[in-house]
Amino acid sequence: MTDLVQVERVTAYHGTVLAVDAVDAVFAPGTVTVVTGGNGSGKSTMLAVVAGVHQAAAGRVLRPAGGVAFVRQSWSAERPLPLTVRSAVAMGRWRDRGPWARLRADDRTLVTEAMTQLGLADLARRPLDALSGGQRQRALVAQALAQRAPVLLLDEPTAGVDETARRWIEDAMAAEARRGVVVVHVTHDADQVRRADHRLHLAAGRVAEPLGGR
Ligand SMILES: Nc1ncnc2c1ncn2[C@@H]1O[C@H](COP(=O)(O)OP(=O)(O)OP(=O)(O)O)[C@@H](O)[C@H]1O
Repeated sequence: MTDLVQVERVTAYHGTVLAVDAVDAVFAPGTVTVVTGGNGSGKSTMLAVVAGVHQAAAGRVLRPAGGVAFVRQSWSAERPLPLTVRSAVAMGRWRDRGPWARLRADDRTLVTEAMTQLGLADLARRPLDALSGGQRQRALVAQALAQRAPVLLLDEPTAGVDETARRWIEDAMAAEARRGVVVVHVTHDADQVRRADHRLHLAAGRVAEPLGGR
């Protein structure tokens, strides 16, 4: 069994549109990798394939045992979600416990820790609908952290969020990597690209050198 995420010659389509074209990549535990590239270059699709929610047409992805936590591109704030922050974060425990199961004391500890890591402890009882976009995004990241998966994938987790949310989310990703998690996130943020341990740049679905070099 591997503790790496290994992406081997992965090709993926949306209908007839080739989105990811024979991509090879390795993501190691304890590191942060940023995925960069222009609009439509295949970043989201590649991440979805690694997460296991989009089927590759060819190639394969090897993942560590224990699952993948995946934060998708943020959902529309208009969709009502009648959940408190705490119950949303607690959904991160469902894979291990099953939906609606009563959480055990150790699950509740993980939920509290994940909220604290994103600075949400004081907002635990707030409905998600009553939060700012940045606070909601922090709750989604906390939900992923509560899963305690060995792999954390995030699709533009700080796009469009305020400075405070960006800091909390960046700190949480760095802390997860220090715990030995494989962290991969899509970003257009130059500072995040600079600080990352590894960079994977895509152009037209293929691994490429970024324009202007590294
Ligand atoms: N649901 C879909 N149906 C059809 N084509 C799609 C769909 N989603 C993505 N595509 C196409 O697949 C290709 C890769 O898209 P993808 O969203 O993975 O790129 P991206 O790099 O994440 O882009 P962005 O930075 O805009 O989010 C693009 O050509 C896009 O138009």
